[in-house]
Order: sequence, then structure tokens, then C-alpha cells
Amino acid sequence: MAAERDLRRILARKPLLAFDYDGTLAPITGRPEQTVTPPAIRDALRTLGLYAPVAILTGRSRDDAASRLQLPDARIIGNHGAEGLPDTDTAALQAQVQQWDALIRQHFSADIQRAGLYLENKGCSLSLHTRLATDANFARQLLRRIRLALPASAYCFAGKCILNIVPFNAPDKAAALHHLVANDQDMPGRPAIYLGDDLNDEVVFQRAPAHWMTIRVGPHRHSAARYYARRQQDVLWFLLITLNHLRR
Ligand SMILES: O=P(O)(O)OC[C@H]1O[C@H](O[C@H]2O[C@H](CO)[C@@H](O)[C@H](O)[C@H]2O)[C@H](O)[C@@H](O)[C@@H]1O
Repeated sequence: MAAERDLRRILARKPLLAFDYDGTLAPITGRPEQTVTPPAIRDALRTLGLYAPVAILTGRSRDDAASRLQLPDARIIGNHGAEGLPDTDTAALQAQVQQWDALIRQHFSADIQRAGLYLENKGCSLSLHTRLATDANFARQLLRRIRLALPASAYCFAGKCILNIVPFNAPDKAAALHHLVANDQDMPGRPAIYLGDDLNDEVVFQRAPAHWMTIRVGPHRHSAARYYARRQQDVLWFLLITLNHLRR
């Protein structure tokens, strides 16, 4: 298969293996705290880490992702790229996010509850979850009102049943992945393989150089990824094939 041949080629060039978390390494659940990394995925990632550098780029906080993954050797970048890079002023980002959190809670708490939304503060970003919304129309209008109440420094973008809010000047996942490969201690400029399933992964796909491999988990008509995996469950298959090649 062409995809496997391409995978073999890029693996020969010792890539960084980078992954999104929710919807890619773990199945989507009703609420973020219910998510569990499938043990087979975690074990495969741990073993892969013996052969290649592994990185996780997630919209969650680093601590949250680290506790769900238990991968001592993986580099974890959190908050959509805003947390975990050396030159990021994390304290300044957290201060902005804290203000927005307070503003939202002050003016919209009752409506958030009425709509069945859930506000998640992850330090360097916020998420408003709509998966369990009781009235889709009311929820949509409420999100619009919240966006309008936030300052221009708050960058809002949608994801899977979610509105993400991050400081406009924070690095995104693409900037983070480019930073990781450019500053790799053993092999600066090594290529990357990246798997992701959501809108916050599209920036990585769009800004990937031609020698990287990008894979969208769950096909999407407008994705810029070069390959796709049909379902989240296929990610395990990808990890095992990759491991098989690296062991040769
Ligand atoms: O970049 P990711 O690792 O994919 O993180 C993106 C967001 O993932 C989480 O929300 C998503 O997964 C939840 C649990 O499966 C689901 O309930 C929600 O609808 C999804 O959008 C996480 O809670 C967010 O903080 C991340 O931004």
C-alpha cells in the first residue's frame, strides 16, 4: 500500500512521532474527566518511545494529559500549544485566561447552567463544552454572546462540541511542533509524523512541510492532512505497524 510505503520511508529518517490526545489516542466521552487512555494504546506508545521520540500536543493542560497517559519519556505540550515551550510566558497567559474566566462566570453562570454547558479552565486556555447541552439553539446563542463579551485578545475557535478560548498571542500546535523538531537535541530538523482528529490539529496539517506525514483521524472533507485513519480505533493499528517497522 502506498501509505505504508510512505510510512516506511519517513520512519527511516527517524521522525518525531507526535499525537493529539482526545479523539486520537483516547475515544471521545461525554465529559473530559471521563476519558481514559486505552491500555493497549498506552503500552504501544511506551514501547514506541524506546525507538523514537514521542510528543503529545493537546488542548488539555499538560498535567491532565500526563496523568491520563502515564508516559514518562514523552514530551507533552498542553493548552493547544500555549503550555510547555521554553519561551512562552505562561504566567502572563494564565493571568489573561483567569480574567476571562471571571468575566464569563460573572455574567453568564446562570445561562451556562441553564444551557447544560460546562466551562473548563485549563490554565492557559478555556473550553466551553456543549456536548451535553439541553437546548442546542440556546447554547449556540449563548456562545455567541460570550464571544462578543470577550476582548479581542481572546481567540475563539470551535472543535468537537466545544468552543476553545486561547490568548491570541499564544503559540498554537503547529508552532509547537515546529519548535520541537527544530530544537530536537539529538537531530535538529528531524521530520515529524502527526496524527490528530480535530480543528485544532488542522493548523499542524496546513503548516506541515512536504517531508512530514500528517494523518487525520476520522476523514474530513476539508482536512489538509495527507492521509486519514477511518476511526479512532485504527490509531492502535497505526502504532503497532509503526512499531513493527522500527523494530526491524
Ligand atoms: O487537542 P486535544 O487533545 O484533542 O484536546 C481538545 C479538547 O479535548 C477535550 O474535549 C474533547 O474531548 C472531550 C472528552 O472526550 C469531549 O467531551 C469534548 O466534546 C471534546 O471536545 C478537552 O476536554 C478539551 O479541554 C480539549 O481542548
